[in-house]
Amino acid sequence: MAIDGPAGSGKSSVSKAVARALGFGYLDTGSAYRALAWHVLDRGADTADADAVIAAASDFPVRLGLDPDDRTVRVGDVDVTDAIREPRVSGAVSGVARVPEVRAQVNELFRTLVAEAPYPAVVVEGRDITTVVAPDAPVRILLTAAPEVRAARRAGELAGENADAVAAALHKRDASDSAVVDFLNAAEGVEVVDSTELDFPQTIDAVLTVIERLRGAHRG
Ligand SMILES: Nc1ncnc2c1ncn2[C@@H]1O[C@H](COP(=O)(O)OP(=O)(O)O)[C@@H](O)[C@H]1O
Ligand SMILES: Nc1ccn([C@@H]2O[C@H](COP(=O)(O)OP(=O)(O)O)[C@@H](O)[C@H]2O)c(=O)n1
Repeated sequence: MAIDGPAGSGKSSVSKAVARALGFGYLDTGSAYRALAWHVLDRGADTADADAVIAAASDFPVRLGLDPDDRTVRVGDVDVTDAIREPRVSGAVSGVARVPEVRAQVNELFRTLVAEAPYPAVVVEGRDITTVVAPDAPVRILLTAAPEVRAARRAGELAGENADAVAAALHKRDASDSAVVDFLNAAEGVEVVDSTELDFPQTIDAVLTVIERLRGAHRG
């Protein structure tokens, strides 16, 4: 199953809940981009420098699991689970995401993880899953919400951060990211779920309803 959408649309939380409900694996592709951004910064480099990003990616022992109840991300032996959500990483991550060699490398990792998954299916979420990573997935969903609603949700998570600054950073990141892949418009055959007017349980239900319908259609 493939789920894309802009920052704060609910991809992670909704995908995780859906994976739990169905007994599927869950892959947060953004965490790999975030971990690489963390790794570049940890080496004292700048993510705006594509050559430095490529050099860091060539020595990037990232470890990601598919268990929806365990979001641990490691680079080598370092647990970066919390560090990759910090504003300094969010502010740097678009730099790594715009390097084509990096995208090709992480996409290979994602396909391998899914192919070797000990689950009947995996809910994979990101920006280009419905279009590039898994365009043949039986279920493809674009999860959206109005920009101000997404910013408010993200600000709610980052307690202690200034809400206006969080909103500005989120919109800036969406603008950079959408120059690389289009996750604001649904590709042909991709179902849109707009959660602007839905609460969290309603959004999960809306996604489960789409999955039920498409899997039914798929089985014929
Ligand atoms: N429909 C919804 N209504 C209210 N809050 C939501 C909804 N969907 C997600 N959230 C909350 O919004 C925040 C951002 O969601 P998240 O899953 O991290 O988004 P994304 O992975 O797309 O950036 C989380 O705190 C999540 O619990
Ligand atoms: N499939 C993906 C997933 C994430 N990304 C990049 O990784 C960053 C972090 O993704 P994320 O899903 O953790 O971001 P949020 O939506 O959770 O804020 C994005 O801002 C993109 O730059 C990407 O380019 N392609």
